[in-house]
Amino acid sequence: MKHLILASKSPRRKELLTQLGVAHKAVPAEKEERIEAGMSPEEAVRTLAQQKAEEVAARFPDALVLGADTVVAINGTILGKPRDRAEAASMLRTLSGHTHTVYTGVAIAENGQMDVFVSGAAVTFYQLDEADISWYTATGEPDDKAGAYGIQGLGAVLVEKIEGDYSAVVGLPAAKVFRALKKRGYV
Ligand SMILES: Cc1cn([C@H]2C[C@H](O)[C@@H](COP(=O)(O)OP(=O)(O)OP(=O)(O)O)O2)c(=O)[nH]c1=O
Repeated sequence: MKHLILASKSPRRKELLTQLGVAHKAVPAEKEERIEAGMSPEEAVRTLAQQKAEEVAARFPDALVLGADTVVAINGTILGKPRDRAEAASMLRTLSGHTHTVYTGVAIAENGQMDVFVSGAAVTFYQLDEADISWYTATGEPDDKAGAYGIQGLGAVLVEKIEGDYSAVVGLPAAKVFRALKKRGYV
């Protein structure tokens, strides 16, 4: 069987894949991926996941390569990872008291073929005041996360309700990935 490579530097994705009992190696894509203007969030995560898988697959043509990307979407705006804590605070203000959607795209490259799918969830935040926002940004947890929060960490206290695929919010849709890998004989 081919080696499985996770085209990611994300510790969450590695952990989720490890939880599935799937042996793999992580090799992050090196290029800075880009969202083009006018793309829907679903298109954006599909494209970005594909870019990551393609780049790593070019280096390891004999492996099965899995890339993923996560964004938060609210009122037609796509939120990626915050550039700094001020932007993290501004993202949290946008999410406060509202429902947003989190999308994770997954691309699996094998034998020059690409299988791409998207999973997601609707997440409703409690109303946050400035004290909540400065407390949470000061923890540093938002720094490397799309939408400036991590539902699996302290960010859990911001969330009133979630409907959909929880693991897609964390960064890798476990059930869909498991099924895709099972189909290919990896589990
Ligand atoms: C909304 C949300 C995002 N996130 C994370 C998942 C992703 O790691 C990150 C989104 O950034 P991505 O650009 O999808 O991924 P990455 O740069 O961290 O890793 P790589 O490109 O190497 O695979 O936000 C959480 O951990 N919890 C959450 O609740």
